[in-house]
Amino acid sequence: MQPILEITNMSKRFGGLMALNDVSFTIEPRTIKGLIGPNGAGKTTCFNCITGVYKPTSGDIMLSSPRRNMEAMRINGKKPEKVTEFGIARTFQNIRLFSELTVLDNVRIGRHPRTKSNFLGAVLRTPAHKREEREIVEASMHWLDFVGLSRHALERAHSLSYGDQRRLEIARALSTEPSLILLDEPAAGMNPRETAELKQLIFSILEQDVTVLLIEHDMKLVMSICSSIVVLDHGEKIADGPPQSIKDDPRVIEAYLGRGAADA
Ligand SMILES: Nc1ncnc2c1ncn2[C@@H]1O[C@H](COP(=O)(O)OP(=O)(O)OP(=O)(O)O)[C@@H](O)[C@H]1O
Repeated sequence: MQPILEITNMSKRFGGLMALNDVSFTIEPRTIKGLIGPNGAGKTTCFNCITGVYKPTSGDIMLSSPRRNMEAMRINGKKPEKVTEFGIARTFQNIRLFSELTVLDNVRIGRHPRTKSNFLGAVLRTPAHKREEREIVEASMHWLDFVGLSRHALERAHSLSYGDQRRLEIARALSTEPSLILLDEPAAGMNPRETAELKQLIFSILEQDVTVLLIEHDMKLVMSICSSIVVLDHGEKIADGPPQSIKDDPRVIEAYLGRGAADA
């Protein structure tokens, strides 16, 4: 099967530091791929290169979006807005919400890349603009409902619990209608109940035909939901494969998991 994302020999240098060094991996459509490794391994840099925040120093990132009949297109070096338009969305390690805005408005903002009406339409409040506004609210409510937050739609984002703020970030990312969503430590700071709910939510994202790339330190979660996991250490890929082979891989145990991991 053609991968939805293919990263080939990607490197990212910051001055004298190789944050990513010749990293290659693929993500199969409609799967959950894990991206793990110790602190500073290059995971977030990898997300930043995929989403256009950073331009890789070398290498290629090819996206085969179902929206474009799986025709492969090179996305390295494209602006983040373009990458969103092409169908990649993300959440952040540190929650990035407009805390004073309502929960609904936080998602409405996320829909922006999918809107068509222009500034003039907004000023003149044309019928087309009003119709689009209505559609944006409906779609935003749909995604809030999807993550279980519709009853909080009119509350301010900062009033949500930590776990709910993370779900709101996911709703906002989904509202851009991605084919691939990148989740950066979604379980960080969550209690076991919230993590169990998150797991169900990630499975329901998959059911929407959205492929998932997941950075996560909660190994129980990663090992139980990913079909394949890529492991980075000091910017280099040290393993890539199904959870069991990752658990048993001596390099991964040495660099990251520790000796107790094989029994986890
Ligand atoms: N903008 C930057 N300028 C300079 N160095 C950077 C920059 N961004 C990341 N780095 C460095 O690149 C390396 C990889 O960082 P990165 O944040 O990608 O790691 P990570 O695997 O996501 O770690 P963590 O699990 O702690 O989030 C680190 O040494 C980091 O200090």
